[in-house]
Amino acid sequence: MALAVWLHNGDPAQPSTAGAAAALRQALLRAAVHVQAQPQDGGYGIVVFAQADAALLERLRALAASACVLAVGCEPLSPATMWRVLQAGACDVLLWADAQACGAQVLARLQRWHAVQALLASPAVSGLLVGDSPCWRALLRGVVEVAAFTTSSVLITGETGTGKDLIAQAIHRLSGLAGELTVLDCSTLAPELAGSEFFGHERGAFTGAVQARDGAFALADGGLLFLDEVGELPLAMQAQLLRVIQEQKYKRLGSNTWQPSRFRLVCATNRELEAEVARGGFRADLYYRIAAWRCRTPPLRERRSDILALASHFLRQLAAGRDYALDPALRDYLLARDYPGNVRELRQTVARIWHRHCGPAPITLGAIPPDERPAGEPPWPDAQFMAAIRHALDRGQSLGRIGQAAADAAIRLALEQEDGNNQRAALRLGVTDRALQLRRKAQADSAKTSPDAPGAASSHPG
Ligand SMILES: Nc1ncnc2c1ncn2[C@@H]1O[C@H](COP(=O)(O)OP(=O)(O)OP(=O)(O)O)[C@@H](O)[C@H]1O
Repeated sequence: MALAVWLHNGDPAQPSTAGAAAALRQALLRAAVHVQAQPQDGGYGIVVFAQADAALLERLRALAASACVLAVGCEPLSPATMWRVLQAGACDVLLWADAQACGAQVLARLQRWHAVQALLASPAVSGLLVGDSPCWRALLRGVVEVAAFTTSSVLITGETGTGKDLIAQAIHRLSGLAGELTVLDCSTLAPELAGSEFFGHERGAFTGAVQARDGAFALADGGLLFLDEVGELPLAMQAQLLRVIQEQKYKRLGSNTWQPSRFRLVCATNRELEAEVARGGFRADLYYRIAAWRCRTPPLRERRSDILALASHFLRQLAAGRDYALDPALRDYLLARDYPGNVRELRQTVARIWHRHCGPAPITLGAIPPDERPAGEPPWPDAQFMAAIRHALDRGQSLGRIGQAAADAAIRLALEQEDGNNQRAALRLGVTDRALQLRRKAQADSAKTSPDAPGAASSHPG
């Protein structure tokens, strides 16, 4: 996969940006990077600029919604300006020094992003973790980068059923470790056996220790130790774990011999661990060791646009690889439903529907178990509406543009449904015939003067 990037001069009138953009273009071409004429969805962009004014920030926001953008400032930038550029969605911001140094920095970043992108598309990640919503993509990009390019410990926080366990598996796959993934669920450790679960024991170390046994530290040597529900770890055990992490060695219960163990540590919890630290329930020194890098798996309600892809993924798993279509009404049901148990609950919902379905035709609403069918009309605004608004906000759209686009869409749909009849469409929309005519004329005029204006493409011809 050849590396391609779009290069944009944000201040064409400024000689400094013109010079920097030209030098950067040369440096990229020398490194066999293809410089594109247009930004590509999911691609990379470089914006060279002198002034981070409102127009540039708006441009960055629009680009960053679908691409990784590197901002390169050609004049000295204040920290406040750098923050604004990052808040507008730039993945990184650099200061132009000279062509050679800056070219090398830009190239290094592009190569890293490209490598991360390739890993995201690899079966190790895409075959395991489904989702393309902006928040899920941002999470995965961070996970892949830290997993593949560092040996850092990782703390994964998030509600139940949001994929923490799967993220740990992905980190193991990407770490390049020869050793296994060893999982220990700290919420199921019986206090009297917890030491043995971690350290292992010698024969006769305690009553019932009829055989010597390896613990998690031995099993994880050379691999990855995943401590699930780490927030449940008793304080005494926390102190012992800290020591092993610091010294990279441990003793089996009943033994005097130190055993080395080198493992990568990944922990997960659905507790607010920082609050636990503040309240004294979790050791601060351990927290900082296990949380060298942190990430949060978003609840499904924050990534509703992934629901159908996840549902299809689970259906394919249940149907042993066969693809089954979902009837539109069933898709709407899945999109509008709440999932307090997050992706796990979606998976179970799909499984219950699948179990009731038979035959090759698309799966319909009738496959929903009777006790799960909603009573009465669903409330409005519903989750789908909220998801569309959230998506518009994520893309940096203002209240005015969102309202305008929603009104334009309602008019277009009402007209479509009433076969273009203005009077009937007006009745549906709760406005007068004349008001709708005026509105459509205003839409058509605005489309003529501004081809990029919101709704231009959607305005219905008179
Ligand atoms: N992005 C995803 N793609 C595919 N499957 C997913 C995804 N996220 C979660 N799942 C599925 O949802 C279920 C729950 O995921 P997982 O066990 O990783 O959640 P968790 O956050 O660790 O939950 P808990 O805190 O309860 O242990 C699993 O069946 C998992 O395969």
